[in-house]
Amino acid sequence: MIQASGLRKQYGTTVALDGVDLHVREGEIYGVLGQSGAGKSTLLRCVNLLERPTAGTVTVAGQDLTALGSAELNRARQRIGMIHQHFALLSSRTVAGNVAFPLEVMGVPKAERERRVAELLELVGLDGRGKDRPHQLSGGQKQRVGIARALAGEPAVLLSDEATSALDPATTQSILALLKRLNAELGLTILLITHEMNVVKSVCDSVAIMANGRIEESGAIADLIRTPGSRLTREIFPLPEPAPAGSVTLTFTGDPRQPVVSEPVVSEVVRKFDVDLSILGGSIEELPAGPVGRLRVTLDGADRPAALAYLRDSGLIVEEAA
Ligand SMILES: Nc1ncnc2c1ncn2[C@@H]1O[C@H](COP(=O)(O)OP(=O)(O)OP(=O)(O)O)[C@@H](O)[C@H]1O
Repeated sequence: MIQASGLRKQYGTTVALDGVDLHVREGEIYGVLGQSGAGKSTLLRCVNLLERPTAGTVTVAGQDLTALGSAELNRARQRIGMIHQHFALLSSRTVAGNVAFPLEVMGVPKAERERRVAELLELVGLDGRGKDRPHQLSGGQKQRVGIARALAGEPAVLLSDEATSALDPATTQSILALLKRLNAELGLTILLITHEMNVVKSVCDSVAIMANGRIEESGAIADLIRTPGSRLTREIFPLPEPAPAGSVTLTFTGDPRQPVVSEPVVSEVVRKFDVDLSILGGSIEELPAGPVGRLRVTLDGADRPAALAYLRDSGLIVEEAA
């Protein structure tokens, strides 16, 4: 649905994007995670061509945006919704007036506009709040207005620029739940940028980790978790690095061959083999892909090689520290 190839953006001598390739599939929620200055906002602004990349191409819904003239680009942008960290609402307009704004720009007749606005407000849980002014709303409600406005043009794609960064944790979760519902019910493809791993863990199907204008790692979260040594796994399950010599780090992947994290594979290995097992640390997370866990242990005894082979055969990722 979104394909960016070889994106480069330079501001004077600052290279904000240094050869970025991004592939967002239709119907997925894709997170771009990175610290301040990594280039996330620049990437998002290049995807809808609010910024023109210095080099590279951007295709959205099969249309090469980098090849379009300004009138065609404006039309194409109507199919790309965007929500912002600080909501970007017009304080002089009511809630309904904010949501109606893009419809007015598109020339939608008044009666049709009013019907659409009512539908959109209901969709985001703001039924009956149309006459309020933005200052009468909480941060979460303001973001709901932002989402309703972004959906007015029936976009194929929603871009989210740190949409939950200004919200408290409970409100963040309610907005993320709304985005997840819109993704499921409308088949909306969502590209979101964030500096919060929590956002990625809660809603994303795929992720790109960005640093210094480059993507360091990207892919479906379920696949990255199954990739030994992946940065995502290390960041979701922080354990002291480097791992102590002789220790073993086990990743429970949520693989269908190894259906639940709580399978008694660890107690089995102690029962079946002549080994002593001590737990050094670990945690379990409930991700959209299923429950995933990481456990660091020491495993000593005559049957250690056989026990490690058994754990591998059980579908766990087994990493031995030298
Ligand atoms: N309009 C601009 N003019 C000059 N430099 C810019 C401009 N926009 C971004 N940059 C620079 O490009 C780099 C990437 O910035 P960008 O805002 O994309 O990062 P970010 O990951 O979104 O960070 P943040 O979360 O703090 O916004 C930074 O070094 C920044 O100073």
